Amino acid sequence: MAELVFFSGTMDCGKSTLALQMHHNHAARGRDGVLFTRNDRSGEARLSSRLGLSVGAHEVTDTTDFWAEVVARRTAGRAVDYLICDEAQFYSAEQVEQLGRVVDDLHVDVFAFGITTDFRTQLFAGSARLLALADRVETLQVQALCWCGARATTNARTVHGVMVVEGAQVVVGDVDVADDHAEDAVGYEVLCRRHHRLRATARTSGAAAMSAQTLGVLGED
Ligand SMILES: Nc1ncnc2c1ncn2[C@@H]1O[C@H](COP(=O)(O)OP(=O)(O)O)[C@@H](O)[C@H]1O
Ligand SMILES: Cc1cn([C@H]2C[C@H](O)[C@@H](COP(=O)(O)O)O2)c(=O)[nH]c1=O
Repeated sequence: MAELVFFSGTMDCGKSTLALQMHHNHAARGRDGVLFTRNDRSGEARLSSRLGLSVGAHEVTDTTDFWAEVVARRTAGRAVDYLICDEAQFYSAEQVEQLGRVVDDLHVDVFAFGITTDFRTQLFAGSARLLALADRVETLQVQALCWCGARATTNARTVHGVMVVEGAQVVVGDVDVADDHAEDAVGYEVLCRRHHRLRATARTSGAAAMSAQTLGVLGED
């Protein structure tokens, strides 16, 4: 039975790494897969992991139709056993419905990866539809941690280092912003629910200056 699986978590919890690992393992067993992504940090039509791997992928746009994408490849003679769909929070609700139909009627496994909520802790449209339609929702095993050491469940946005709760839903960015004095210095930080509510980032709490050992999140070395 083909499945629609949503692997979800905060930013920086290993989703793209897992996407690439799953692609590798399935392809190594002779299965035919197609990679899709949208707005990856490393540029258009790339699927990249912070662990260093980056591969070419098909860029999803507003006009992408997943049903048509699979049918076209099958018509051209490809098997298309599975789809890897990264940054799926940015897909439209309609595109997620197409993914469900691809699973049900074309028997293609769909492995979707994405963050659930935005910087205001509101659901993204693609993630909302995936939560509703997925056969399984998997939380990644490697936990992202808040500066306090608790499990991070939210994604905060910072502008020039200060947490904000207003702005466009989509602003591509990363958790490590090198120069927060730059004109467009938008960054992200994963936080536990409490510290998101209190708008307490590592910087405003002073935790940025603390060592990892002080926080008790690392071993002796
Ligand atoms: N230098 C490093 N050494 C070990 N692990 C790292 C390193 N840099 C990043 N990682 C791991 O990679 C994870 C981020 O992976 P990535 O697939 O890019 O995340 P996501 O797609 O969820 O944003 C981090 O949570 C961490 O576990
Ligand atoms: C919270 C939040 C994030 N984004 C963007 C920032 C990144 O480009 C991606 C998430 O990528 P990752 O591989 O999971 O780190 O989403 C956004 O546009 N809006 C937001 O509210």
